[in-house]
Parts: sequence; structure tokens; C-alpha cells
Amino acid sequence: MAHIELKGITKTFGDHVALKDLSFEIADGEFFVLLGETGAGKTTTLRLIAGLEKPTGGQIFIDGEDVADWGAAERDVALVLQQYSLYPRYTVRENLEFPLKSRIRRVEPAEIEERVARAAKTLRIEHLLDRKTDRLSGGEMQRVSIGRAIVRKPRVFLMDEPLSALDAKLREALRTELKNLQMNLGATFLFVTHDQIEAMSMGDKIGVLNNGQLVQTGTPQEIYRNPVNTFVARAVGSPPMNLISGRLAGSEAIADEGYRLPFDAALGTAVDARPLTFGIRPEDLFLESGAPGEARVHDVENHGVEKIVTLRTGNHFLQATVPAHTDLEIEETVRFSWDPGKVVLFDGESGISLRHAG
Ligand SMILES: Nc1ncnc2c1ncn2[C@@H]1O[C@H](COP(=O)(O)OP(=O)(O)OP(=O)(O)O)[C@@H](O)[C@H]1O
Repeated sequence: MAHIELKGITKTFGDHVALKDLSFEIADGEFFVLLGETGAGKTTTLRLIAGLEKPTGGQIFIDGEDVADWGAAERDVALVLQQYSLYPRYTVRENLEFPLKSRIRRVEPAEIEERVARAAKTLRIEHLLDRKTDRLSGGEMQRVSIGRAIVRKPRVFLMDEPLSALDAKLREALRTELKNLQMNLGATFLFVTHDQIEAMSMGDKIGVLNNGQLVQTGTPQEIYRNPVNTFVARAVGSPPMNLISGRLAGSEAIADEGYRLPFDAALGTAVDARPLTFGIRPEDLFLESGAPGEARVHDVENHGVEKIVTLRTGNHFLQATVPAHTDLEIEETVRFSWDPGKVVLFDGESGISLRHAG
């Protein structure tokens, strides 16, 4: 399989900068997810690695070799797209065989048969092999597209939002399957998505891309617990991290809305009166009679095992996850607090985490 490295990659289209000084590494056999909103530069990154586009600046290495002069075929990467690029009048089997029948590859017929059979088994599409691909469901078509990548035994799998056209249930099932597949193949995967749940549930590592720049790279846990700035804090987690503007006074955090919550002084040295943003995950905010904060219940969403409560304090909204059996009335007054050990401190102006700012 393969190790990938991007070093200082820049890509401009006319005077539009799509990628700015992008550097990251994907270890051999790693499932790396690039997470970003629409237009962040995800597809451009994949196309550069695949050799379909040339960088304006910077270098790409595959297994330590600079691939600047390598064409797309030499790079030996497989690209799986959101839209299935299958031949509609061919059968599933013919679609799977096709990438192996090119003259450059020269794969023996017996080997083709074996690889197709193995891919079909892995993806559980054996029963569909003789069906025309225009008679398949969306999920089946996407399995065949992935199968076309697998049979080639590429060095790297590049996946461009391959699940986003599928309905929620199927997406969830294929998420698990794809992750299992990657582990079984021991393959290097670069998977791009705008869906943070996909990123969190599938990635060994996540790179958060914003406006063509990589904002943070880390394990899902690192990014969730210790976001570098308020942008990343809001980009991962559902509901997202609560951000509360305020300042510190000794062992208390004073929110701009006026309420005071306990603060663990060991967490931050910034005890001066400068503006801060306190980040707290919804599961670390709790309702309790007698707690120091006061809010109104603005909304309650029932999610089966838990409820997501939106609280209103002045003009500000906070979200907390509470057990499903918690009874709450809209507009009811409740008391709340947080787990002081879980608060992340951000600079109130730049939004940069004080831990990361050093
Ligand atoms: N061939 C091109 N010519 C001009 N601009 C381009 C071209 N390809 C991409 N761009 C621009 O570069 C930026 C990054 O595009 P890219 O497709 O990589 O984003 P993305 O993160 O994949 O978005 P999406 O999730 O919508 O696919 C966008 O502003 C896009 O308009």
C-alpha cells in the first residue's frame, strides 16, 4: 500500500486560491478523512493526488517519491466519486472486469475472474453479477463503484463523498462496511466529506479544511476534545460545542449574559480580565436544581435515548443533552452548570484555543 505526503501545496484557478500551503501526511494503511464545507478544496486535493490536476506550488510524495512528473495511471490510485461512473448497459461483472482488461494492465483471464469474485464477495454483490447496472439501487451501484476500485488493487483509495447521495440508513450501513473493508484490505484511504458524523465515525485521523487551508489534523478524539479554534469547535460534534463569551475572575467564569459558573483555575492561566470564549460540549452542560446558571427552556428535541435541550439566556442559546426521562416544559425556568474540567478556553477575539496558542 502507500504513504502519502503533501508539502506546501497551493492551487490557484485564475486569481482564485483553492488551496493554500496545504501540508499533511497519510500513514500507510491509515483511514484519513478530509472534512470541509462546500468549496473548501476537498475535491481539488483529491484531483491533485490522483494526478488529474497539477499543483501551482508545493510537492506531493507517494511512498517518498515526488510524483510531479507521474501521470494519473502511474500513480496507481483509485478515485471513487459521489456519482457512480458505471457503464449502464453492461452487467455488474463486466463493469468490474473493465478496469482489468486495459492493454496496459495485461491481467490474465483467470486472475481477472478471481479478483472479480473476491471483490463481489467482499461487497456482497455476488447475486448481482449478471444484472445490468441500470437495474440497481443507489446503494448497489455505489458498491459496484467501490468494487471497480478494489479489483485494481490500487496503492491508495481516494473517495470523494461516496456516500452522500444515499439515504440515511444506507449511508450508515455503508459507513461501517467501508471502514471494515479498509481494515481488511489494510489499504490507505483518503476520504473526503462535508459530514462531520462520517468523519468522526470513520477516520483514524481527520484533517479539517477551511477555505483551502488545513486548520487542524488529529484523531477524532483530539479534534473533538481539543479543537484549535472556535471554527473547528463548531465543525465537529452534533449538536456543536457551546461557545460562551465572557471573562474569568479567579475561580469563576462570568458570562456576558451575567451568570457565573465555576472554573477550574488549573485549566487556564489567563486569569486577567481579557475577553474569552468558553467552549463546552452539550454533554458537559447539565441541568440541576440550585445550579448557578439560570435559563429558559427554548426547545426540546427527543432523540430516543436522550433529549437535546436548547436553553435561552438573554439573547444567547446553549444546548445540553439530557437523559430521555427528563421532563421539561417549553419556557420553564431551569438552573444549569457545567463540568469545569471540560471547558476549553478560546481567545475572545481571535477564537484560537489558549492551549494551542501555547
Ligand atoms: N477547474 C476549476 N476552475 C475554477 N475554479 C475551480 C475549479 N475547480 C475548483 N474550483 C474552485 O476551487 C474551490 C475549491 O473547490 P473544490 O471542488 O475542491 O471544493 P470542495 O471542498 O470539494 O467542495 P464540494 O464539497 O462542493 O465538492 C472552489 O471555490 C471552486 O469553485
